[in-house]
Amino acid sequence: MALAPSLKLPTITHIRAYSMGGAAAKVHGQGGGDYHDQGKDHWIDDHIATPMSKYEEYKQSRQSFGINVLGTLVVEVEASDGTTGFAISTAGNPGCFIVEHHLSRFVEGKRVDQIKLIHDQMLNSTLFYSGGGGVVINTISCVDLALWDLYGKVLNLPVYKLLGGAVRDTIHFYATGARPDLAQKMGFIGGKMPTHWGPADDDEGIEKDIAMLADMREKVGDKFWLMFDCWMSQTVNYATKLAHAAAPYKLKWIEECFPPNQIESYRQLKKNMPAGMLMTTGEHTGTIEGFKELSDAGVDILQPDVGWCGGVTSLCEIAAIAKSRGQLVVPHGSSVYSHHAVITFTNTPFSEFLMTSPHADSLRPQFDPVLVGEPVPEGGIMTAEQLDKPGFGVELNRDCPLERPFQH
Ligand SMILES: C[C@H](O)[C@H](O)[C@@H](O)[C@@H](O)C(=O)O
Ligand SMILES: [Mg+2]
Repeated sequence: MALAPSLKLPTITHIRAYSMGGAAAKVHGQGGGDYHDQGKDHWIDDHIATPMSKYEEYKQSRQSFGINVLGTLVVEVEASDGTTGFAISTAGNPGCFIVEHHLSRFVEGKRVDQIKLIHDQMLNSTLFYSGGGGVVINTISCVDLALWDLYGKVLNLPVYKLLGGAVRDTIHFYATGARPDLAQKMGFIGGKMPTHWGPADDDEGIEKDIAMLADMREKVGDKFWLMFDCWMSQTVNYATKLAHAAAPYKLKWIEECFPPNQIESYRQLKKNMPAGMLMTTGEHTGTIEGFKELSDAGVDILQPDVGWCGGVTSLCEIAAIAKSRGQLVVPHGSSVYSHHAVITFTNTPFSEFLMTSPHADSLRPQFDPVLVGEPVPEGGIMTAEQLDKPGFGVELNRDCPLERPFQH
């Protein structure tokens, strides 16, 4: 049966890629999709433990080794009826090149509903240089998110309704930042702190991060969740000792102790760590195969970033992997792009809000200033109603210093 004329969907006529910030920009500290690109004296760049911490010169600041080198990628797609959709991620100029000179051929000319076909063609056509992760998958994710935004705007529906609708009326959030005590006052259910020391600091490093945990536990009382985020900085032995030292302070979970492909390290830590403490990771894993391996290793909470794992299309597949094993999927903080997905997942009982205010003391939208209308949790909660706008419910702030470095 042919589609009713009113249901004849438009085709995609144009895809355009813009960048903001990153090493190619003249101005830094732009924030936006590359939310590590912040100004001076920001908690997110204050002596946080990383795999580079073994080098004294790179210990104080992640920007010193280039955490903000990529910058923000903005992908905009335009349909034959004039509707536009867009999304952002962390890929900057390299992402612009990939969109304009490679991925555009799979997008232009397709109907706005052919999202999964485009997704499969983007993944398979870049395999020879993506390695299944990193900036290429970030770029594919951004195109996928822009396509879902366009589809919602053409149908005048929020993305969460395209995905099958909400399974709950609200999303409850924990906050990531330097001040769990302030997050508690704002109504969040927990606070995740970055660790500041690692194996190069040996037991003294463990003592210092445990002192930070003990101080916070004293401030927030017994019930409020406290978590460590270790940003790939540890060894199995160090993580084991840290987890056991943290148990008396009721650490709820220990996050991303190792690089994404060290599956055996996760498997071993799961065996070594205190019973009842959760092991989580995933924000730097870029394929569903990678998430299956982490799930096999016993990761309790998979934490894909929807802008870095293949977009909404992949995030839904990752949620199913977790669900098949009774595991949770709690995406890495990615604002509206994960809110619309998680409110449709039965194995996502809470989500992450990443504090991008410099002292983690106020509710700044995560991707500020690049999204107009980006919602923040009120009292640690977001309602489905706050998401009830077409697409992802946000618009691009065209006052931002966006560049279009390549054109196909
Ligand atoms: C706070 C962490 O070091 C990262 O900056 C953060 O982006 C990520 O790991 C997270 O889980 O929010
Ligand atoms: Mg993390």
